[in-house]
Amino acid sequence: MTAQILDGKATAAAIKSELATRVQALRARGVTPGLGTILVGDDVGSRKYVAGKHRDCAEAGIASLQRELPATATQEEVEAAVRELNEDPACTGYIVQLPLPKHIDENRVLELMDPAKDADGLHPVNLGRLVLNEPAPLPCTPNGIIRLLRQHGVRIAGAEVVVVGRGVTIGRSMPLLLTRRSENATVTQCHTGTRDLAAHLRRADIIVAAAGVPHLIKPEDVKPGAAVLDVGVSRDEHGRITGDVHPGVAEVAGWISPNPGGVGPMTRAMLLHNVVEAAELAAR
Ligand SMILES: Nc1nc2c(c(=O)[nH]1)N[C@@H](CN(C=O)c1ccc(C(=O)N[C@@H](CCC(=O)O)C(=O)O)cc1)CN2
Repeated sequence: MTAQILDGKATAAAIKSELATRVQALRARGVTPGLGTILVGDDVGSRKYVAGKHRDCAEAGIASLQRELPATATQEEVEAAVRELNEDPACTGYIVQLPLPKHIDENRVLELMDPAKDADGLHPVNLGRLVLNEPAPLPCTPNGIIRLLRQHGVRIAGAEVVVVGRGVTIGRSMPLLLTRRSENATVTQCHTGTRDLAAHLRRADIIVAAAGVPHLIKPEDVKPGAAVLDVGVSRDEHGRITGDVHPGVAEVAGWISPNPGGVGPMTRAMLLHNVVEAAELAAR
């Protein structure tokens, strides 16, 4: 079997073009959505992702507000940047690029954000709303994964899904989205402390691999025909990406997301989606 490709680039392009039309409508009413980003330090990947987010904004007609701080920035300086974007009316939504340098208390920074401007859906109030099934901006990568699966006709309802990872941007919230009544999946959350990961993987109809461990998901551990989403990003000394999924999995799986070109572009498209929705809500 050679897996069908879950094409994140094409799916994201279609979503972005639809969002650009909604931005035009907002601008015609005198409302310009503006995405703010706070980037602390000089991680090559983070810098690339933030640049990509602003490229998307320019294409869609969304204004950009970029705040950059050095890796040596103090907790107070990062918090001051958050307060500034909370107050700035030109900023309708913003993100703090993660991870932050180790000496910064990430949770304190996220908690300080105005939940109404949280374009990532990572503020505790918005994560709480997700738990309570109330309207909230959804975390971008998990939401992008669901859109990608739907677009390619992968059945989610009734599926056994294994999520590998427990980080704040994906692992924690992915099961919350998948177990909503609208998705109706059954989810097992695994992580680097799981005793027999292979046993869980072999039962899965859908695998979301977000552990950040190169080639963790091996062909022999994947059920034939399963959908496999590779969210892992490990970089070699040339900055090239190695995902969590072994290339041999493509011979066993029914669907596979390329990496790059799969989940990453969907993360960016869902961020724009959150920015546009927040601006539409504020303009009501
Ligand atoms: N505040 C946040 N921080 C982080 C998030 C997030 O959702 N919010 N997720 C990841 C990084 N991320 C978004 O910020 C992200 C990752 C990957 C891509 C992407 O388009 N990747 C390309 C490849 C780019 C490359 O060559 O490096 C692809 O997959 O095709 C966009 C955004 C952690 N931090």
